[in-house]
Amino acid sequence: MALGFIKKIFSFGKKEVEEVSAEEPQVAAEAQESLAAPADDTVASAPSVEEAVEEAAVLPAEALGAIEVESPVADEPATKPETVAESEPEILPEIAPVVVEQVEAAAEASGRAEPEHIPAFEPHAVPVESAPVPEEPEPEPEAADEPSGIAIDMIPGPMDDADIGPVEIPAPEAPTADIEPAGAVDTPAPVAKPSTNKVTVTRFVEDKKPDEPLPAEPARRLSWFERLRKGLSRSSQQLGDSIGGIFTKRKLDEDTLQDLEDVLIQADLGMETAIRVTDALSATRYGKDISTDEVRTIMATEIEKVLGPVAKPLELDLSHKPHVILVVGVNGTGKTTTIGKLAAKLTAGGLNVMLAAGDTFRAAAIEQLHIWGKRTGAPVVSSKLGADAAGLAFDAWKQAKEAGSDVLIIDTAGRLQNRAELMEELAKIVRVLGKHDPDAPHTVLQTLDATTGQNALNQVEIFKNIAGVNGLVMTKLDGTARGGILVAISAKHKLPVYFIGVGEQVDDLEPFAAKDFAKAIAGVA
Ligand SMILES: Nc1nc2c(ncn2[C@@H]2O[C@H](COP(=O)(O)OP(=O)(O)OP(=O)(O)O)[C@@H](O)[C@H]2O)c(=O)[nH]1
Repeated sequence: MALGFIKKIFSFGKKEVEEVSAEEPQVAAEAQESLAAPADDTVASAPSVEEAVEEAAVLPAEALGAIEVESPVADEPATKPETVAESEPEILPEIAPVVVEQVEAAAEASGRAEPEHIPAFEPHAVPVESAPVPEEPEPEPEAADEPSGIAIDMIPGPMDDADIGPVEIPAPEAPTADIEPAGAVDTPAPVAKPSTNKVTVTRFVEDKKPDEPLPAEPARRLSWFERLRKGLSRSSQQLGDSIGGIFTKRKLDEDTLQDLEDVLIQADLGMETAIRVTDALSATRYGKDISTDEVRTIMATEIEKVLGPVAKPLELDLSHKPHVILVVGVNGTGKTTTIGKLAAKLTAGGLNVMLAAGDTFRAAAIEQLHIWGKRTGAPVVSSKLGADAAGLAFDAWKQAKEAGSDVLIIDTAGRLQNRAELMEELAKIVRVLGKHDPDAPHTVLQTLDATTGQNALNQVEIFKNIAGVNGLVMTKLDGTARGGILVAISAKHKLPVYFIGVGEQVDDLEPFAAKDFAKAIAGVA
């Protein structure tokens, strides 16, 4: 049963951002600088793991402060002024109900009539206290040892349609700003929850139906396929041109097969899939004339065989409260944007979602997550710039538990896979979460930028080993000529691919469909 519900926007007060003292940002700035190191940085040039862990461990003690709860914020512009006067939570008398696009879609999918109006309700202040984070048994000091300054931005409901657009990420800034908590917690409009502990997340959150295929949505599906084809047109066009060049007036022989194999490898599909395709061709058509259309069709069939086993819906086990999703990946691969899109799906499906701004290196990243929280109605737990990410994750779990959240999604700072000290920080986040719940994080999602090409193979290898990645999201498939890399990654790593990102908008996250993708990349109608 698809679930979709209406959320409302309430305006309460302003979030305040204040200047940070001179010493703290300097440490954070160093950390930030290390993150911004060029891609060709080697491990040898980086500080040792021990040094880095020591350094990281100092951060939270300096950076964390008293824990407070941020008041709900009024409709703010996407780019917020540095300082906004704090005010008592302001209660607007009544705001017309706002229906977000995907909520409409969810309601439509579930056959629900669209409610005409949802009555406003009044916000109330709920102080939230931070939890002290226990020490880790290892010699490395945990940020959790220190009291931490956590702000929770409780967002009452989705913004209206006019506010939904690409997130503008402010230019990197000196770490002088701090997210200042304020005062009240607003409870989002109540929404019905899934009735079982297992749900699948596709376009919507649904009760898991083990033996049934996901409900078909013919009209929407067609437009989705067209969009996918458009997004992958550069990849398929390049491939099609090359194939056309090989098979014009030539019979299928050893040379043509070798040429085709080279073309498929150049298109990032990977050796394994290239051999699959040429084997399939030679098995049935060797020595015969063959058209490019036939080659494309066989190619699509073979690619689908590779992708089929990894195209799985994201499953959330709601017997874990919260089900923790940790989102990891290299800088700029789309972690925060994917979190926003995913949170929109989950909240529209009636789940209580909390977000944690674990990218404590960039003020802009924290701000970006707050914007997504506001759009989706998900409260955001954040801390001071430069705070220890593991400590924040630990506290966020506790906040989510206390709030009864179904799902906690934790953002992390982007990091290159060859930066050993940063990868160790990621491992620490995983370990710390395990203290609350041995199975947490339950889902470790890695975002991959489709424009990256071959390097993505190596990224998956290392993140999988260090952070236990158990699912992938490939972003930026709109407009890249390198979409074939997803096939190579699937063949090599065999990790589930839950979603693909085809744009910056909130609904540009689509469940991964093997057949559609295979046809789109092979250029088959
Ligand atoms: N075209 C397109 N752009 C995307 C997609 N997903 C994310 N982006 C854009 O990619 C840029 C980086 O996205 P972020 O979500 O900030 O990436 P991140 O991994 O959180 O970045 P760091 O925190 O710096 O590591 C932003 O401009 C996004 O709007 C997508 O599917 N398609």
